[in-house]
Amino acid sequence: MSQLDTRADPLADEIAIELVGLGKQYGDVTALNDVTLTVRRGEIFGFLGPNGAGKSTTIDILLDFVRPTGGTATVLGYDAQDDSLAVRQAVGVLPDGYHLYDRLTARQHLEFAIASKGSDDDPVELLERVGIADAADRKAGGFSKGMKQRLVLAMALAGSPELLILDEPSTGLDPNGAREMREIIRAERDHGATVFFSSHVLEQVEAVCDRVGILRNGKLVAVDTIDALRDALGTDARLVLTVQSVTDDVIDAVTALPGVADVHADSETRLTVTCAPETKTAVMHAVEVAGETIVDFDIEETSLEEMFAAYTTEDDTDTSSKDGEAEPATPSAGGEEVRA
Ligand SMILES: Nc1ncnc2c1ncn2[C@@H]1O[C@H](COP(=O)(O)OP(=O)(O)OP(=O)(O)O)[C@@H](O)[C@H]1O
Repeated sequence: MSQLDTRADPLADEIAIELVGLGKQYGDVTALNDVTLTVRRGEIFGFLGPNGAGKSTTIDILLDFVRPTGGTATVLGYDAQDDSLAVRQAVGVLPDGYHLYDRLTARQHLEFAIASKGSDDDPVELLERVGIADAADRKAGGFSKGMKQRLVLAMALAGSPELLILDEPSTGLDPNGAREMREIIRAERDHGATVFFSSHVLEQVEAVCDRVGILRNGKLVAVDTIDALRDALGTDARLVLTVQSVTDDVIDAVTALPGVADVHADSETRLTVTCAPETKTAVMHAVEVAGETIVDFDIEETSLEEMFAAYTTEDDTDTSSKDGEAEPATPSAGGEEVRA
């Protein structure tokens, strides 16, 4: 830390974003309710939640566009309210409702963004990173929605920010654009940046995020990897096995295993087993011990949609905060739910 460094937190080099007991009331509307969350440096963190859950409000507080009514938000070690200028200097932002100047070219937008970050980036190199270098000298007014989105992302990358905050970055992008967005996000993380982004596009989140936080009615209801959240739901997986021959011995051996809910012989060579996710390996082992060779297998997990619904629509009675810490609770779905 330099002498001018106003960061108070000694863990500022490890933590990118820290929310402690964050709350926001709009009159009678509780937009955020006692949210406690830590995003580590170097991770890609997905912020999920249905409409009105509080995602934009959180991002607006991080950037000091909105003041919280409770708790604190720290960004790269800076208090989001007291040190908002330092935060904006260090962070690259793709906001929800961005504004571009129709009469300015992409290059001019980049020159402005680069100057405001005090950096010496090459505008065209940044436009290349988002795939619109060909349009460097075209006016933004004529851009498609996807091109505008890429231009704003290029502006967010100016000055190689330590943290990228992206509000719904896939909006307006076609499937190719969404894939390129994922590649850009990964590349920025590989260069050492932390990426915090909100999204409704669950596939996008699963494909790219190290961890996710799920908001529901202003409360943080789960924080973990997608795999861990899915496993924690405890919903059965379906294991489809192709073997040389489905014998009675195989069916009996698999049926006898704890955690197996159903065994069905689809044909002489195909067996479908419905079982707890952690039982899959035991099923395959039992088939082999019963003398069969597994030729092929396929696992059908809980879909992302099912998982999202389980975390965002279930009974809300057991999520009240006792101490403001994000600590494991026991959701009815069985996940690593946090009281926030
Ligand atoms: N300026 C405001 N005045 C009053 N209520 C507001 C204001 N901004 C947000 N809210 C309310 O706060 C809650 C959270 O809104 P927020 O925009 O943060 O949700 P979100 O998760 O970003 O939703 P979406 O996915 O639809 O963008 C909602 O109930 C919303 O109506």
